[in-house]
Amino acid sequence: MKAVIVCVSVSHGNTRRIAEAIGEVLDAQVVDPADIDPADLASYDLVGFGSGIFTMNFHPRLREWIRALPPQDRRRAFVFATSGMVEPPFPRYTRSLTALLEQRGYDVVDLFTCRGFDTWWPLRIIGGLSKGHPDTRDIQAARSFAEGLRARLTASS
Ligand SMILES: Cc1cc2nc3c(=O)[nH]c(=O)nc-3n(C[C@H](O)[C@H](O)[C@H](O)COP(=O)(O)O)c2cc1C
Repeated sequence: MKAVIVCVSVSHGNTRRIAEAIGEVLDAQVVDPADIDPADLASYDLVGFGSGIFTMNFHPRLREWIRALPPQDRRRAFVFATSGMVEPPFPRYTRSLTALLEQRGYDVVDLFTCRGFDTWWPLRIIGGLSKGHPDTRDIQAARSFAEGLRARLTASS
């Protein structure tokens, strides 16, 4: 299974650390959208899309890049994110990215989220939120997520 991970990680590199952990298990390269030709995605069986969460949504650069992707025919994808707070049950920001990917013809097979150190300006006053995240448990959870994903997709292909 050939996989690639597209990741925008601008704040503290939190999401990049998660992407690298998943990438290690899936044997997938982690790339910024600026560093991959969208046409190349057609050569992968699985594509991961992730970023930090900014004002309750994925990074605008990732969303804009996805909006401009060439339409796919049910190419398998997964979504991942880090955020200062645990994702609220409603509205779920992962749902909005999933919907966007589905519009581009992707079949989103799984999601991974965890906390990431957050220094959005009001939180700086108190030293930030979710300090130390992603921590070793988050990294291990990301690895387990990737192992599960790999096992399921290998069994179904
Ligand atoms: C301007 C700004 C807005 C943010 N908005 C949210 C938010 O709405 N919800 C949340 O849980 N975290 C929010 N965060 C925290 C980031 O999602 C968190 O730090 C994330 O791990 C950053 O990922 P990165 O280091 O890969 O860019 C915000 C951070 C910044 C700087």
